[in-house]
Amino acid sequence: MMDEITPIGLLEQHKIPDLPAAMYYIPNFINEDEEQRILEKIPANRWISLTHRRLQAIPAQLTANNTLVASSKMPPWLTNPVVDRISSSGIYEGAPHGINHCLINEYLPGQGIMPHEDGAAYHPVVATVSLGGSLVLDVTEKRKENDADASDGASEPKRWRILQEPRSLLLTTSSAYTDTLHGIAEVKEDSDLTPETVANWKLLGNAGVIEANGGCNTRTDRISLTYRDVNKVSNVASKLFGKTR
Ligand SMILES: O=C(O)CCC(=O)C(=O)O
Ligand SMILES: [Fe+2]
Repeated sequence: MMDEITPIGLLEQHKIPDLPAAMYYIPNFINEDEEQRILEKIPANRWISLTHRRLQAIPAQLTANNTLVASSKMPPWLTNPVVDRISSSGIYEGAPHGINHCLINEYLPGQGIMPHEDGAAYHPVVATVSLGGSLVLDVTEKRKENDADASDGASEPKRWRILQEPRSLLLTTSSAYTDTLHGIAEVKEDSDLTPETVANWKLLGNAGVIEANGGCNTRTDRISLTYRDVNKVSNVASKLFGKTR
């Protein structure tokens, strides 16, 4: 099992170079037994099917005005060991509640997610744990308002590719959260993966497997857990159910 990533100093060793501040990549954040245990616990009957992937929100989906009204807390299989380990990094210090929400997304080969930002509903720190297969997350600099229809040859937005390996943790914070979009291409294979094209190449747990496959990653079923702190929490439920937060 990996060492605790307690002091932020250690986290600095995992900072992905050349990105807006700041994204961190930690390979083998959980071990294979822990990965398997989480996969087995994901409820089979709570999936919401979308056209290009399926997802579930735990403990609940946000309301239309981005409020978390939850009658229950996050279940232990989602918090132990993941949330405990993330919290010990100090990355959620100063967050209003700490991690109180997890979105589970499943992508089959050829599935993905359109470029988007996670927005103001959440404290600007996302912690993504990957399970199953590897895939590339595309991160793009957001266009400034006056760039949008610039006819004076405004430069192309900057782009980065982040390879997310199974059992890894990706932390997205501050301007990487607010000033970029992220998405996953709907492909069956990520290609042209090299030290030059993959922003977190030096931080990968197993770059050798990509090299051995000629710079390609063949997609297999991948599940991501995206942990966040929802800013607005309704205390209606806490009053009803006698909870304190
Ligand atoms: O699966 C991922 O790595 C990204 C998921 C995502 O962007 C989201 O749930 O907002
Ligand atoms: Fe997202």
